[in-house]
Amino acid sequence: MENQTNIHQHDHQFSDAERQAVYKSIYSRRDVRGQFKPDPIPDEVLARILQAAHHAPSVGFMQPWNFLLIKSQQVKQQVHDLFKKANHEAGEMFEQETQRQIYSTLKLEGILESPINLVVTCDRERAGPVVIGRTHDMAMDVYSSVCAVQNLWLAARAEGLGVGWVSIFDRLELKKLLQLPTQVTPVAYLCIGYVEHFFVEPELKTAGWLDRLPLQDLVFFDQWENSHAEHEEKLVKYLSQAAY
Ligand SMILES: Cc1cc2c(cc1C)N(C[C@H](O)[C@H](O)[C@H](O)COP(=O)(O)O)c1[nH]c(=O)[nH]c(=O)c1N2
Repeated sequence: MENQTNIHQHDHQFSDAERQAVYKSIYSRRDVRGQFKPDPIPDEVLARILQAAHHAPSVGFMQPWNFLLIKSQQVKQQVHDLFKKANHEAGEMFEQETQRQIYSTLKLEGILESPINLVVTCDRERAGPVVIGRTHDMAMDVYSSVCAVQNLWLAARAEGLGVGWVSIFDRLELKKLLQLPTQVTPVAYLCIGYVEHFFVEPELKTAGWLDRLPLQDLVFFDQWENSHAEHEEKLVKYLSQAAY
């Protein structure tokens, strides 16, 4: 009996308020590129969101992540230079003139304004060559680091901190700048800080780039593109309702 109380969670059920809080964090989380305030992030708050990241699921419990904190304005400036170069290249890649025009107006990073930049990495060799669950798909370790990013992002939202993911870099140049070893992949470059406000909608939606897709079009039953399974009408109806 003593043992059982130690291995089982006591609070199996969330209260209504706790459940609401989880969904609030999910639905109000935003990718933040601007509106960062320079206010420092207290160490205990930073530690809490890093703990949240570290408690993410990982393939074979591999925990392939590291968290590289960047506060040096000099390093941020060098990273920003890499972004500028890649962003210029990116702008040329869109075929339509209207897309290129919109792209040039988008702010896609807050590297210099946010007090903390954080690189979440994946050490592809953390647990040796054979990892439970990664035996047949080597990408699973990278997915695990992405889970850590999402945990951190949601925890940060609950702390009132904005997070913006920047991926417009030449990966090898970023690795070289940050002196990452060969087996370590940069998974996410995150800009973190307190913000003036959070937007209600994704900025790319507001800018007219893309809309949120209807969830009911994305859910299939038993086989690809089968959207109309028998007896699933009720679920499909719920899927088409607004989330919040
Ligand atoms: C893997 C990955 C990579 C990037 C992003 C996200 C993810 C998951 N996003 C943020 C992205 O644009 C944003 O999540 C969507 O537009 C939806 O908006 P919300 O996150 O809901 O606000 C992002 N945003 C940005 O301004 N510059 C970037 O380079 C990237 N890169």
